[in-house]
Amino acid sequence: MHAEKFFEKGITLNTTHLPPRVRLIDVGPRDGLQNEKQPVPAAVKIELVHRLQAAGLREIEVTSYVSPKWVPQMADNHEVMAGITRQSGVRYSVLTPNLKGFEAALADRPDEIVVFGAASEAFSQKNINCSIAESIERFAPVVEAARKAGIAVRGAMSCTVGCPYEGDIAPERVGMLAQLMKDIGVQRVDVADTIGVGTPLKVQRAIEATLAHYDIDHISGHFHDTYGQALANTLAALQMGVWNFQSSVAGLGGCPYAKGATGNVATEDVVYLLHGLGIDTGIDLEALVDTGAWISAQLGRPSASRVGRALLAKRVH
Ligand SMILES: CC(C)(COP(=O)([O-])OP(=O)([O-])OC[C@H]1O[C@@H](n2cnc3c(N)ncnc32)[C@H](O)[C@@H]1OP(=O)([O-])[O-])[C@@H](O)C(=O)NCCC(=O)NCCSC(=O)C[C@@](C)(O)CC(=O)[O-]
Repeated sequence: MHAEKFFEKGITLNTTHLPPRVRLIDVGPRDGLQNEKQPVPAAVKIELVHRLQAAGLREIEVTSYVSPKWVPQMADNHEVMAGITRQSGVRYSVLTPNLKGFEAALADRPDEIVVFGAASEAFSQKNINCSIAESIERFAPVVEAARKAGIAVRGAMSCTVGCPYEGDIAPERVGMLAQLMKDIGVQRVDVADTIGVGTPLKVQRAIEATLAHYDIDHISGHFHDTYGQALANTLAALQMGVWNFQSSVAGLGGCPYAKGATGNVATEDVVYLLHGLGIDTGIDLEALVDTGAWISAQLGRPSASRVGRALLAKRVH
């Protein structure tokens, strides 16, 4: 059918709930680099944060306070946090799985801490070495201490559509986890497709289950791009009114406990999609593309961002 005919019939993109602006949390320095086999110097991580904030990112997930035996790449958490020149209006978040991690993080004054659970029992065991119920018991005092210290609390919910060990995850399990997070005082949650197997309807069902416990302003989408579905899933979430998303410059990343899963959706690709929809991000796409090219060069491989690669190629011609 000819394009005009679609419009005549009123068949257009459903823009009813599209938000006017979107806030992106770049998780590149943490999620992006945590799985990197080669050591990445703290100075590179610090410069990555500086470049991201200069490109207009207003939320950056910087590092995690986890066991260095489990995730050696994040062992330099103190050095990285201490090395950042903070810009006003930027929120710096860090992962803290337990009180030990929170106490270590406290000295570095993060704006937000992230407790991270899973909608899958098997993933919870592999990732944080405890059941879902035990994880909530560990998170509760962390959340309480953070809120007492005036630090915001986010909860990452892994495997909300699929798990590398259990397969499909029912939306009810996502709803149960969201309820547990809410009960202990977590202020906002991420609906994460950890292994990038989700498709738009599945992702919408996971978000819908979360909406029973959190309003739309307190839900973010976190989509890995293993099966190339992350942008479609982002659009599906936008159509529900979700306006907070996590992404990773140059599509960096992967979780050490989700073998074969690729990185997060590239921030450059999400920004291009959003700007194309007329949605404001406050991000300078060209500066972001430079940042993606820079970190990819540091890691010695091409950027996983298709928009990044396309815009760089265009500059050459
Ligand atoms: C959670 C733990 C710490 C539990 O680890 P554990 O072994 O169950 O804890 P434990 O209390 O029995 O302690 C064992 C050892 O770990 C130490 N320890 C204990 N806690 C800490 C801490 N906070 N910081 C530093 N060290 C710690 C503790 O001191 C002790 O040291 P040892 O006496 O053997 O020398 C461990 O399983 C761990 O570090 N796991 C790594 C989890 C991780 O970082 N995963 C990747 C991030 S999640 C993710 O990427 C998904 C997400 C968020 O992006 C969303 C998505 O896409 O799905």
